[in-house]
Amino acid sequence: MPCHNQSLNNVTTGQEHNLTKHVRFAASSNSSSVPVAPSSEAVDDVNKQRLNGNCPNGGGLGPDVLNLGPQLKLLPLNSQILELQTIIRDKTTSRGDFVFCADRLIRLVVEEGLNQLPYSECTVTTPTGHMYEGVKFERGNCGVSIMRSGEAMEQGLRDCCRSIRIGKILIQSDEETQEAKVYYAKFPPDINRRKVLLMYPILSTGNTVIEAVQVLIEHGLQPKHIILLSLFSTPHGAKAILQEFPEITLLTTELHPVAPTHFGQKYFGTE
Ligand SMILES: Nc1nc2c(ncn2[C@@H]2O[C@H](COP(=O)(O)OP(=O)(O)OP(=O)(O)O)[C@@H](O)[C@H]2O)c(=O)[nH]1
Ligand SMILES: O=P(O)(O)OC[C@H]1O[C@H](OP(=O)(O)OP(=O)(O)O)[C@H](O)[C@@H]1O
Ligand SMILES: O=c1cc[nH]c(=O)[nH]1
Repeated sequence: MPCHNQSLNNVTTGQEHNLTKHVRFAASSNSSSVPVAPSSEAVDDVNKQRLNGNCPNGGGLGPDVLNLGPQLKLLPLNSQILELQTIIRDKTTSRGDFVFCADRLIRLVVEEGLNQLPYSECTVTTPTGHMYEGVKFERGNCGVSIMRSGEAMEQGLRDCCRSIRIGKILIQSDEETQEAKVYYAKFPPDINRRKVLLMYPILSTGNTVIEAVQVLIEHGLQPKHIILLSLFSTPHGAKAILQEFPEITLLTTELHPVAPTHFGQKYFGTE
């Protein structure tokens, strides 16, 4: 069962930004509440229920487990997705198989992400002269990838939206101080009037994404126009992001306390 569509409205402010450079502490460090993640057993148990088709809330796991509401959307689990997740996690997986399976999982998330964008009704004429009432997507979307692992998702988006504009943000967190620095950010000039598919495959603490969303907000974007596409998320990371920005849509294939944080290293071959 697919996730429910969500209509996003247009923004009409007219600010323009190109290149920005920021330095700040991770936004989660000033959160008033510390997210409490459910236990590993509780999450595993609900994942098994999802696989067996016993999906609470129409296929959505997260809202029930984390009590975060409908902004957290999980792809309905099936054997194919579970196999891709398993191969990506397996330390014996070759890099070729890893990239192949990661690209397949990315494509599934991208396709579902496009479902979160607004569509309008249209009528077309078929070759037999039949009037067919269908839908067409509304223009005014763009992608933003968080470097570097978010760049792995760009091709999947381009395979669906061939000429879509894609902005980039580079954020690095200091391992000891947790200070998140924005080194580079470049977006389409009218990003504040677009809906943004924000791409980052692994949400661990959520700090990287929280920082990226802050930068987008500084560029005039409303959080409700951000659809975060990820592959794997920890419950803690999802909760941190949605507590900080309750209006963004977070799409992922899995909530698990142990995220495959080797993703970027293995995908790009720098392990
Ligand atoms: N079928 C088809 N779709 C296309 C073609 N070129 C682009 N598109 C699709 O149209 C979408 C929107 O095109 P854009 O021109 O990027 O739309 P926009 O966001 O309103 O305008 P931009 O300011 O150019 O970003 C793209 O994401 C593609 O998926 C084409 O030649 N054929
Ligand atoms: O949610 P966070 O706690 O911020 O973490 C998100 C990701 O960032 C780290 O990767 P890395 O710094 O290697 O980035 P990269 O994979 O994009 O290269 C970490 O291994 C996670 O995969
Ligand atoms: O921007 C978009 C959204 C949906 N489908 C497309 O081809 N492009």
